[in-house]
Amino acid sequence: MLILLDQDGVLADFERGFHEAWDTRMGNLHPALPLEQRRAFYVRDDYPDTYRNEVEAVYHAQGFYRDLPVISGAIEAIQALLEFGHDVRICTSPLNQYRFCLPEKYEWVERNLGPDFVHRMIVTKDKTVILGDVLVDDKPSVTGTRTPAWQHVIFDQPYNRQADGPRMTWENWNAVLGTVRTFDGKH
Ligand SMILES: O=c1ccn([C@@H]2O[C@H](COP(=O)(O)O)[C@@H](O)[C@H]2O)c(=O)[nH]1
Ligand SMILES: [Mg+2]
Repeated sequence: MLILLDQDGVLADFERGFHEAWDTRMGNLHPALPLEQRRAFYVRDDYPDTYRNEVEAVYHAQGFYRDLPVISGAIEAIQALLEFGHDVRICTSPLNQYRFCLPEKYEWVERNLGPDFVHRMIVTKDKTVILGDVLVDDKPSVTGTRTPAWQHVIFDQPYNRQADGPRMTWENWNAVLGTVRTFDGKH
């Protein structure tokens, strides 16, 4: 299968990175929301409007994307997927404020998956134009200008539990991806 893996919230732990950076900068005024209490995909929508600029300043900051921790089990699962013979690509959307986000997404992949994996990066604002059998993404609804070729498998996070459909973690990936149909109709 051609497997598209989203980066933030699937491979890179955006939530943990945000939580730690927020507590360092702003914790004395408004402690970071515990992960299990997050309900909106965008962090800013779970914080009071008065903190919008401060929320955005956290992930616009230099080093934020570069230093995100790895989501546990992701690297080992990618190695296993490659060994099974799957074509694995990272399919990620940069922020409009791309200055640090864009190069640091590449740095993150190089640092955590190795320089060869950089060739596997697809950076796009519209994932629906990208071909694949499956897109593993933590966003509850991935939309764009086309009807996507891929099946969306939701990577489980507290803020996407309202969404229907197959749901994956780095513990159950093997069973969940086994249910996905490929372009030619085979499993
Ligand atoms: O709360 C937030 C704020 C920003 N993002 C960013 O949105 C895109 C989504 O990228 P994917 O690779 O498709 O997950 C990315 O730049 C995030 O860093 C977010 O996910 N959550
Ligand atoms: Mg994501």
